[in-house]
Amino acid sequence: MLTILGSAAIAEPYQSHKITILEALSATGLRSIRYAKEIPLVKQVIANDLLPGAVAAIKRNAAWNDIDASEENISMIRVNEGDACTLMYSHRDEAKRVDVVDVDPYGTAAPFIDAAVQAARDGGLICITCTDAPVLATNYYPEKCFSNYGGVSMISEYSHEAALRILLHTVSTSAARYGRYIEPLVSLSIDFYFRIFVRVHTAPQEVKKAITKTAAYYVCSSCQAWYEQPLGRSSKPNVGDSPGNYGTEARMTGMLTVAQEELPTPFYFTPSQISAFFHCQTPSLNQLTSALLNAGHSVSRSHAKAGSLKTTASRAAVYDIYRSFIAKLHPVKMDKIGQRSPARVLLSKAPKMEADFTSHPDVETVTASKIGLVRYQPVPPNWGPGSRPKRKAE
Ligand SMILES: C[S@@+](CC[C@H](N)C(=O)[O-])C[C@H]1O[C@@H](n2cnc3c(N)ncnc32)[C@H](O)[C@@H]1O
Repeated sequence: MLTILGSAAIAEPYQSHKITILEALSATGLRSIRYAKEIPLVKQVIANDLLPGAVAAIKRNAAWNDIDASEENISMIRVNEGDACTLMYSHRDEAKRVDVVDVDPYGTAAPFIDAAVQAARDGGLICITCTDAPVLATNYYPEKCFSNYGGVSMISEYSHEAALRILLHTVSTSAARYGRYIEPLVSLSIDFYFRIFVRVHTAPQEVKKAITKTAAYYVCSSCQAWYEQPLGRSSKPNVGDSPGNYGTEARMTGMLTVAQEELPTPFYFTPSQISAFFHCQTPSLNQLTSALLNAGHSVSRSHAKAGSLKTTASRAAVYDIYRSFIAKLHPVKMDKIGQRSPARVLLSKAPKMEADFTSHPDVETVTASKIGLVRYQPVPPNWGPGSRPKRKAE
């Protein structure tokens, strides 16, 4: 699936010349073989692994697929046995840089990012996978997250989007050290892992803007509202430019379509989760989307969570819509609510603006987005270190 995604992302800017792809951690060579077979513009794939057994497997698999693979330079797949960083650093001279660098390790990609951002040519593509979701998308390992990525994650309904932003921040700061900046193309949260596709450019002037794309977020641990503190003059987090059943075409199409339509504004919300928190009825997706659109805000889906919405409206404005919804359509008697109930907190303020729930003409575009094609493997609610199965007593 990701090979095809990679080919889609790289094909367009490389019309004029044939490309070299460096897969730094190849294992069996499966992906390198697919790159070689499925992308017509490929001149050479460099397939590397640390383990002699993996290198032997790459050669065997290439032979089974009728692809010429050897340590020689002239082969379609050049096999290399060695450390991924050593190989990538050997390609950092401008003349030796490659068009695409693919980094797909076990767990975190952090140790490979510095080498990867230097091995790609100007305008080249870097594809990075991280499978350490408990570090990137929860607050169970803040010290690990900080040392690997220079940021600390959070527990929130939108933590998977936050994880993508933290990973992009890491790549951006690594590239900046070498006068390079990144252009995020597609950033995906899929099942238990994250996969980003960024183009890297050399332009020290642009590097100065990196700070304006970075912000710290403070998240309310109960209602999930967030407060943004930009580090630079303005904050434009840059994840969504384009940001079940494993490997099906339908899932891939659905996920990419939703990611492409996604608003770049940070963080999604899930209507049912807000209702659960405030113990109130959930407005239908149409009602909520219409109310947001009628108030002049933009709305999209998020690929990172089924049933979620992204909007340019503030969280406070979303709560106002809930207040209006309760007042207009689902009145709740205050005397029936306990003094300390979250619903009372919500209803203690009058909405600043009356929401208009009449169906907006654009509502279909948002709600009928290709989300139906996306098959999610939802993360269990109690997911995390505490949820690991307990060992049976001897
Ligand atoms: C997750 S697998 C790669 C899967 C592969 N990209 C694919 O799509 O099938 C990670 C591989 O990285 C290799 N590896 C681990 N550390 C490495 C290093 N420092 N340099 C090169 N390869 C390494 C392991 O031997 C393993 O085969």
